[in-house]
Amino acid sequence: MQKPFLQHINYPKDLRKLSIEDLPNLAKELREFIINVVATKEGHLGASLGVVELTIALHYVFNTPEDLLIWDVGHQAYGHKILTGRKAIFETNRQLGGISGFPKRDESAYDAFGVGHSSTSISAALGMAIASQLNGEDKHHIAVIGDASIASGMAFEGLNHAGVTDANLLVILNDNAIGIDPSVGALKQYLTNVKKGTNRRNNIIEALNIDYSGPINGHDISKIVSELERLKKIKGPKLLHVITTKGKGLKQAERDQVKYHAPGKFNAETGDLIPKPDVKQAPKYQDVFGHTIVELAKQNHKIIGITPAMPTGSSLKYMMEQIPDRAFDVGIAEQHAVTLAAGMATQGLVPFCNIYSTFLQRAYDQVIHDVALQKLPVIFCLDRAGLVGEDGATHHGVFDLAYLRCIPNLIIFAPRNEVELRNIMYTAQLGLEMPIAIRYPRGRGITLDWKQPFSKVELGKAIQLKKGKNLAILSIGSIAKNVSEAIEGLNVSHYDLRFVKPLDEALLHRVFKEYRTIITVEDGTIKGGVGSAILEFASEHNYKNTIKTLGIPDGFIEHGNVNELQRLVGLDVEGLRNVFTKHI
Ligand SMILES: Cc1ncc(C[n+]2csc(CCOP(=O)(O)OP(=O)(O)O)c2C)c(N)n1
Ligand SMILES: CC(=O)[C@@H](O)[C@H](O)COP(=O)(O)O
Ligand SMILES: [Mg+2]
Repeated sequence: MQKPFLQHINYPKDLRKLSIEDLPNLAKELREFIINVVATKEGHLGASLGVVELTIALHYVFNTPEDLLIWDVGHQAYGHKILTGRKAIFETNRQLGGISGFPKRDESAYDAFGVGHSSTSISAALGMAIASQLNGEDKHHIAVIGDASIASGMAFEGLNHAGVTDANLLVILNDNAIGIDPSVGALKQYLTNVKKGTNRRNNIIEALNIDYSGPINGHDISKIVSELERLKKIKGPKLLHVITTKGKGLKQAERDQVKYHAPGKFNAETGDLIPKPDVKQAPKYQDVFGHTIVELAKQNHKIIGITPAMPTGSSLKYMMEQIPDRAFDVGIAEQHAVTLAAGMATQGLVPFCNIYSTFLQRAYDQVIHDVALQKLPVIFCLDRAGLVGEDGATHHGVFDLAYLRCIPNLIIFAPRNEVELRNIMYTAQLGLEMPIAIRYPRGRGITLDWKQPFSKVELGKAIQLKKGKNLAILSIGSIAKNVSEAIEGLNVSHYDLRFVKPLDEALLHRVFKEYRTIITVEDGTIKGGVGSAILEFASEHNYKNTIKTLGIPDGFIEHGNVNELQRLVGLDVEGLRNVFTKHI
């Protein structure tokens, strides 16, 4: 094959025609390709750059897609996508109608398992390996998992099971000592010792009955190929420990690995980030959370901050920097984060447990069994609620209102703006007798002057934002902004419910008596969400008003920017206005 190689390679079968000496050159080309596209189209950069050699080696040695390759989280799978039939459409990555930023089963036969949330790869690969055995098939099953993801409970559960099987499973631990933020915990320390060569005898992987090899240099492609060839011949569960550098091949990305996890647009030549226009903008909700918790924690020494592996994304990092003994990054461990907070609450501490809405799905039982059932006043701050944009179906925080609303003893609040977020955080830490979930969106708010003096929020109180005659619109949370714009010039009333639970029943009785038609608007699933709550209220009190519920329809919403996705589901200003005017 002639250089440059990448242009001749569409599928792994083309790649397998190369000689091993050619692979480093291919790696260089693949890296450049990823950098050039991500520089303008954005996306996850550092993780994919770090596994370029590993990706090539895996497809070179194994007979994918017959051999099953599973990427944990999948944010590192750009090279895999490019080498498995998606090079020509890689420019559409994460865009509306384009390919997903994560492996997805209905996108390609090479995407053996759909991912996005971490630490699922070992269980999924083990399931496939056991299925192959039962089906009498001779296949390889490979899970590639990062050092932060393998520290999660679910990955441990998979390893624990794998160790008592003879399933043909290869786990590749891609150890770059960082997640989105630096990896944490005792396992990280253990892996560091293994790398230093000071912990060879007490190998915890071998103790689990899993064949351990490594650590090897994950950028030495011929070394990885020969090790994979060797492991291919060994039956049963095995783990290969590979050391890589996140962001490999782009200096800035290697140097500032947190920033370059998903850097936004940058100059492909220099790696420099493209500066955003210098206009005064409202703050990100995450920063309002991050600064407000510091402000509150300086006054209330019982306040604790907890994040499962998202100190930067949640902005808990500000508290970790300023009050390190009361702010905890517990790693990718949502279940632990919730029960840790519950334990602290039993002892009179005031834990703020900040978890992305989508990731709290993993700790559902802990919310019910460890927090709500025991009425422990944990303060959940659910960031990235609603449609999150380009991460797509795996990451939209659209189920929370439905999955939380049915839990007894739980207050649920959604701030309309940043000031409301601050005030509910202030109110919650004054002392509630039950847990509260505060859910707010990804991105920026609407209030430039957000840092106003705190004021107490009256629990269960909705407010009227606009008075009109023809119909009543009830919205929840930050989608109120679209509603406000959509009703400009219309003679309608607009209420912000604020609390999904408890509902402001007194206000609802007034609304149901005054208006024939009521429209609810939420950026969560229609089924089970606020609209459902209003329908239940109407049925309970025998109201016969016309009720229209707007929100996320019953289906998984793909990737695209938030404006496009809102348009798709009819939550954009124009879509809302059309519905409102039809009902006047
Ligand atoms: C359950 C869950 N929690 C949190 C995240 C957010 N998240 C995505 S990637 C990542 C870090 C993964 O680190 P690692 O496994 O070491 O992979 P690397 O990025 O270093 O390749 C985190 C915390 C997630 N995707 N899923
Ligand atoms: C892959 C993953 O789960 C994270 O990197 C996620 O994309 C972060 O989302 P935010 O960009 O909203 O912090
Ligand atoms: Mg890592």
